[in-house]
Formats: sequence, structure tokens, C-alpha cells
Amino acid sequence: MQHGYSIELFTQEYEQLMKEPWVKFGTKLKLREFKELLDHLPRTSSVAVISAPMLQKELFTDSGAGTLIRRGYKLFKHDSVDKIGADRFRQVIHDRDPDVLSGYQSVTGVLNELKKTPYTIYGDDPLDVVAVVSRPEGEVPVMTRLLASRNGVLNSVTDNVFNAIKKDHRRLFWTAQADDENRAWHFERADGSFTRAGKSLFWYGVQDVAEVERIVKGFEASGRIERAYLPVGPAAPPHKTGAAPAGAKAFSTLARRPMLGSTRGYATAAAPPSTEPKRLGLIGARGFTGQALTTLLSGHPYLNLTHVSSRQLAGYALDGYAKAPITYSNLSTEDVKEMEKEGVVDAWVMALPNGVCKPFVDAIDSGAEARTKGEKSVIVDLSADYRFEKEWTYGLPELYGRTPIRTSKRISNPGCYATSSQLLIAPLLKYLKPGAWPTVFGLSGYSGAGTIPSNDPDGRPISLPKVTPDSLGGAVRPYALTDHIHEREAGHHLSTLLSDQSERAKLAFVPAVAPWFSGIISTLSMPLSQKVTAKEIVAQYEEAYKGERLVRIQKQVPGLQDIEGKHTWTVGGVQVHSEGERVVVVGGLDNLLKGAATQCLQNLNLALGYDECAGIPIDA
Ligand SMILES: NC(=O)C1=CN([C@@H]2O[C@H](COP(=O)(O)OP(=O)(O)OC[C@H]3O[C@@H](n4cnc5c(N)ncnc54)[C@H](OP(=O)(O)O)[C@@H]3O)[C@@H](O)[C@H]2O)C=CC1
Ligand SMILES: CC(=O)N[C@@H](CCC(=O)OP(=O)(O)O)C(=O)O
Repeated sequence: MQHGYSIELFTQEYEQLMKEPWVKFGTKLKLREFKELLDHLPRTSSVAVISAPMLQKELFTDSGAGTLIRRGYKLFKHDSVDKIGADRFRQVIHDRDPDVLSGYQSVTGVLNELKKTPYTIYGDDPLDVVAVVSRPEGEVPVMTRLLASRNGVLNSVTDNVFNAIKKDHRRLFWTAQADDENRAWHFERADGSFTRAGKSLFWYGVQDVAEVERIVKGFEASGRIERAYLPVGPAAPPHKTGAAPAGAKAFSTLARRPMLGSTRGYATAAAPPSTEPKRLGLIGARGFTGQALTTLLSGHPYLNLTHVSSRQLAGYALDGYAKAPITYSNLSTEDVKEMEKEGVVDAWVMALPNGVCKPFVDAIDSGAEARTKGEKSVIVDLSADYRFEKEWTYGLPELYGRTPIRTSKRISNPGCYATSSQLLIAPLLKYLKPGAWPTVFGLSGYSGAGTIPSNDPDGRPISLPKVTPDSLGGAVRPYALTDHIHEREAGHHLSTLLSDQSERAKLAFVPAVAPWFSGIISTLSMPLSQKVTAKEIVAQYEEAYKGERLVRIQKQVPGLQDIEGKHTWTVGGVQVHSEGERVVVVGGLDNLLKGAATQCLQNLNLALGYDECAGIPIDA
């Protein structure tokens, strides 16, 4: 009997897990014990981990709450069919390849096609899953085959193989047919997709529609992906017409097996914004960012706060939310899992300190597993915990696009300083002197440090700022002078914008905390590769942020009055050094708004299908 969460523990994953920073003390010990236990069991056995109080539920109901850990087989990757045994591979193609099963291609035809480009075969030892990635030098990799047995799908080997591919390939394109019984799996793993007449093209790692178009044109020219899967042909591509081409005819004239009729435009195709009411659960509602989001949601036309969680305020009424009376509760991970399983909310927001979100996210994941296939709520995490995770979408719409956010269920909200730094640097990357680091000096209001719980004279719990003007002695205090996590975060994501992907973007970030409540002023100083005028720099910002409703470009240096309480990121005060070799620009945002709650609402709106700025009172 197995319910809840299932994990395949591979030897190499075990070693990787033990190195993870969040795997400490008790978790380390438990993993070591699982491994020792599994090492002595045959692979047909497994270990169910449940808590003692849940034992009865686990045994006598169909809604148990355990974690199943199974000793998985070793994964492999090879550059030649011979390394896994040509006969075994032929058998897999013969038994599972949809083109072979439908009589469209012979086994030999598939093998010959494979040899046309350099390729890597990924899989597990018993060949429950075999995937082939074609990877010609300098071209976008394409997963040409993903052949899984039922066992492979049920035991999540498909996910493990796909994760191994993701580790090797920053971006990937692949196809699937509408009658693929694991169709939902593809949509969940893709950043974008295009479906026409039952054929779907999927991709991850490409954020920009123009870039998708360029790559698709390359596939059309090279024939690496059959034309019927590509958004090309006599009809205008759907993202240009703004509508999915109902039943648009594929360009290919090849007779194929009958397909289920299904159409879906680019995931980017702008459907009219939804006005359907949806429900949100907020975990960490007592804190500064939780409060800021509550205020925004109070004026949101469609998105309703239905559950707010705080350990300190459980049982008290929520202030600052006008749409309905709500009482704080102290939601445990078990509660959250049950709520997700029942579909009680459409989205969750985690407004928790760094390092404590994972048990909640895991609970939501395992609640979602018990739901009808493919159903799960959106999570937006305000902490830094998932900002480097490839499986999560980094939600900074102005720089990394809307498509991935619209189609994602797991969104990491960027850090406040990191948002301002990236918005400052991104449009100027092409002028950055090679090898030089731009420097950002960030000055933040003290609300950036969060709260501590306390009590008012009547004993009601209240939140006090962790840092106060008094504790700062009314002055400014520089801190975390190197290696602030936002330095790494900004560099990590800016790197994805570089034209040469072997390069990494780096910046020097120097923060200081100031005795005002909220508002970050970031001053960028960047060495230039060529002589550029201030006018040309301003033109870069205007071009990059044309039409952006939450960006303001002004002539003067932004002051606190332009930033505090405002929902926008504001940039101004561009100056180029008299020798023309260095530019200085100032950007600013409210750390609790565009640095946290407003950006979170932008992401929620996109992921739930609303207008991106619904509920955001855009500043005049
Ligand atoms: N403040 C800012 O300017 C920004 C903050 N962020 C990030 O957003 C997140 C929230 O920040 P902020 O609102 O300032 O933080 P606060 O310290 O103000 O609030 C933290 C919240 O989490 C709850 N909480 C704390 N520890 C736990 C725990 N172990 N389990 C469950 N709940 C817990 C607290 O409520 P209770 O104790 O009642 O349960 C409180 O509601 C952080 O990760 C922060 O780094 C991001 C951008 C800007
Ligand atoms: C003034 C102050 O202390 N600021 C916080 C940033 C808060 C924040 O936004 O942190 P994350 O977004 O990374 O969670 C700090 O420097 O750690």
C-alpha cells in the first residue's frame, strides 16, 4: 500500500542530496538510515515512511500520508547505442516507439535517423525509460525520443531521466502527440508549447517568443523537427494573430495515424484576461510582505484571500482586508496537504523567512499528487529558497518574459535588491566592459529585515520591525559587504541574457540599511566598453521597458518620495563620466511592493490568467 509521496533513491542522488545545504543533522541521519536499509533489500522492496499517529489512517483508509522510498536503478548516459546493447535498444524501439507501433517508421529507419547527428542516450539500467537527445554542435538540443514503460512512468523514472537531461542542457525542444497518455507530464515540464491538429511542440529554457521563432525557423530549415509540429506554414503564427488557429492544417502532407483533434496556441498567445474569482492561501501573513499583499488583495477585483496563516495570530481577526471577514489560523504542513488535495485554494503564497518553505511546498506537492492528474495550485514563494531552482520559474516579468510565468505552477519571487539591480543592469549589458563587474550600492529601508513577534499592552500579538531607526542610531549601516545572496541571484539570472552563454554575469553588490521604513535606492556604477552618451543610455532603458506599466523612467535621480509606497521601479539620474568610460544610474523601488508583494501579485495574475496588473493601483 503506498500513498502520498514516492521517491526513487538512486546512488548518485543520495550523494548529491547529502551535499545539499538544507540536508542537515536529522535529515542527514534519516537519509543515511534509508540508504543502509535499502542497500540490503532487493529492488522489488521499498520503505514506507509514515508518522506513528498516521499509522491507522495509512492502513485503513485510502488517503494515507506516507513517503515511499524505493531503491532505484542507476541512471546512465551514453553517446552510442552500442554501449547499452544494440539489441536491447532495438527491442525498446520496437515495443514502445509510437512511430514504429503505428507503422509510420521501421526500427531500422529510427536507428538510421538517430545517427544523422551526435546524440546522447539517457536511461536507467533496466531500460524502463530511454530518452535520446540530438545535440549537433552549436545547435539547440532536441529530445527526439522519450520511451517509457508503464513501470518507468509509475515509479517516476521518467522524471529522474528528464532531470538528468536538464542538468546537461540549459534548453531543450521536444514533441508529443495528443494521444500520448502522459500528455499532462509534457505540459508540466515545458516553459512553453504549441499545439496544432494534435501535435505538440514543447520547450524549456527559452523565455522570449522572438527567440522561439528564430529557433523554430532553424528547425524548419534543417528538418530536425517534422514541420507538422512547428508553428510555421501558410497561416500566420498564432501568437501574431492573437488566437489559436482552430484546426489549422499542418503543412506536412505525410499521411499519419489519426490524431485527436486538439488545438492550443502558443502558451504565450494572449487569451482575454480571466475575470473568474479565484482563492488564495497566504502562509506567513503576519509579516511585512504578507501584510503588504493582504492590502493589495483587499482591492483585487477577482482574487480573494480565503486563508491566512500565522502561528502568533491564530484565532485573531485579520486586519486590512475589506472583502470578507477572515480569521488567522496556524496551518500545519498536514493541513496544507489536505487543503491542496481537496482543491480548497487556486494559489498559495509563501511569505516565510528563508529556509522554512520546503516542508510547506513538499506538502502541497504531495497533496497535488492525490488530485486528478495534472491538477495543482500555483505557488509563489517570496523567500530566496527556490530562486536558483531550474524547476521553478523566476518571476521577473519585465526581464525574463511572461510566457514561462503564465504556464508555471511554481514561481520564485525575486529578491527586492536583486530586482532593482537586474532592472538597472540588464538593458546596459551590451555596453559592459569585458571582464569588469558593475557595482550596485543598495540602500534599503529597515522593513527589509522583517519582523519579530511581540505583544501589545492588551496581550494581543503584534509584529515589530527587527531593525529600527533606534537600533541603527538614526544612521545608515552597511552590511553583508560581499556575497550577499542577492549578488549571486542577480548574477545568476542576468547570465541567461548574455549572448555568449559560456560567459557568466557578475556584479559587486554592497547593501546598507537606512532608518526609513521602506524603499530601496540602488546606485549602479558600470565600466563601459565604448564611449556612450547619457542620452544613448536613457534610450536603452526606454527601448527595453517600452510599454512596461510598472517601470518609470525619469530625468532626475529618484528620491525616496518617488519610491516609498509606489508600485513601480523607477530609474533616472543617468550620468556618464567625463572620460566616457563609466556610467552611473540610480534605480529605486519599494522593497515591500515591486520588491515583494506587487511583483508577487504580477506573478499570480499571470499564472492565474488575469490581467498582469489587476489589483495593482499603478502610480500616477
Ligand atoms: N521584507 C522585505 O522587504 C522583503 C522580504 N522578502 C522575503 O519575503 C519573506 C518574508 O519576509 P517578511 O515579510 O519581511 O518576513 P517577516 O519576518 O516580517 O515575516 C515572516 C512570516 O513568517 C512567519 N513565520 C516565521 N517563521 C516561521 C516558521 N518557521 N514557520 C511558519 N511560519 C513562520 C511569521 O509569522 P508567525 O511567526 O506568526 O507564524 C511571519 O508571518 C522572506 O523570505 C524575505 O526574505 C522578499 C522581498 C522583500
Ligand atoms: C534591509 C535588509 O535586511 N534586507 C534584507 C533583504 C530582504 C529580502 O528581500 O530578502 P530576500 O528577498 O532575499 O528574501 C537582507 O539584506 O537580507
